[in-house]
Amino acid sequence: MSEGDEIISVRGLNASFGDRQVLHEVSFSIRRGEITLIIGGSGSGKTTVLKHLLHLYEPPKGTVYIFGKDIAEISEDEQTELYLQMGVIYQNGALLNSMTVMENIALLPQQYTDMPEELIQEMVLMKLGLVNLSDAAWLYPSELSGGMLKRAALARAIIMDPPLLFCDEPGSGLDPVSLAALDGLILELKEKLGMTVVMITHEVSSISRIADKVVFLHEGRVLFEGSRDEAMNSELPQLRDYFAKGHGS
Ligand SMILES: Nc1ncnc2c1ncn2[C@@H]1O[C@H](COP(=O)(O)OP(=O)(O)OP(=O)(O)O)[C@@H](O)[C@H]1O
Repeated sequence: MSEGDEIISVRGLNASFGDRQVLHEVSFSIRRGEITLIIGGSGSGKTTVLKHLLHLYEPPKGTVYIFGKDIAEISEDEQTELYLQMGVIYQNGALLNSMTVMENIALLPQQYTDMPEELIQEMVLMKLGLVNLSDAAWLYPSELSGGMLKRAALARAIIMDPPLLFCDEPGSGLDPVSLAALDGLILELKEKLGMTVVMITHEVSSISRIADKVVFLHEGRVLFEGSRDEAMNSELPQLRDYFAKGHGS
């Protein structure tokens, strides 16, 4: 693959909270059309890395390039444009309880576009079809199961057809069957829509199911970056230990 296929590049990223440095010279890259899983034990820095990719933090040192641009250097307009190209599912990214699933998912296009309401509704129904939730459009979040809520959150994240999807532990709290179904949907998004996916996960079972690439963080450092097979066959003691513990699989 050529360098042009690199959609995100993180170079020498440090991060601290107060006196405590939690990321140390983190570097890795994400290629277009691939599913990259960021794995690592609790507190290894996965969510902090994701927040830097979303430019929610300013790095004291290091650079995040997305679509070839340093995200710390882009204008406010470019930033808004970039946000519209990134779908995000947060770990506890629940839907708003006072709104139906349809209303929740319609929020983003209502806020950021001047599309007519009928078109937005059509878009929402299409996305709900994609995540097998067509019948849930007029239900309230409290009427959905855990797996359905995650799929609704996925539909909301992809409503604007973003080329890039970030997911922070989308499978947390799901039973193995619902987790496999969610992984299957994410794989479909890659295969049918060509989406690039960056996912933080604790689920070792997801690695064999969907990962093209794995980035392993340990105590704020990238100890491994490579393909799924390279990860599975790695002799790196910390990675073997991580797999042996089975983290949630
Ligand atoms: N807002 C914050 N203030 C202070 N320390 C923080 C903050 N956010 C994270 N940390 C610390 O930074 C380190 C990395 O946290 P982070 O949440 O990125 O890890 P993680 O790998 O995502 O963990 P988990 O899998 O448990 O979600 C941890 O030691 C955490 O305690």
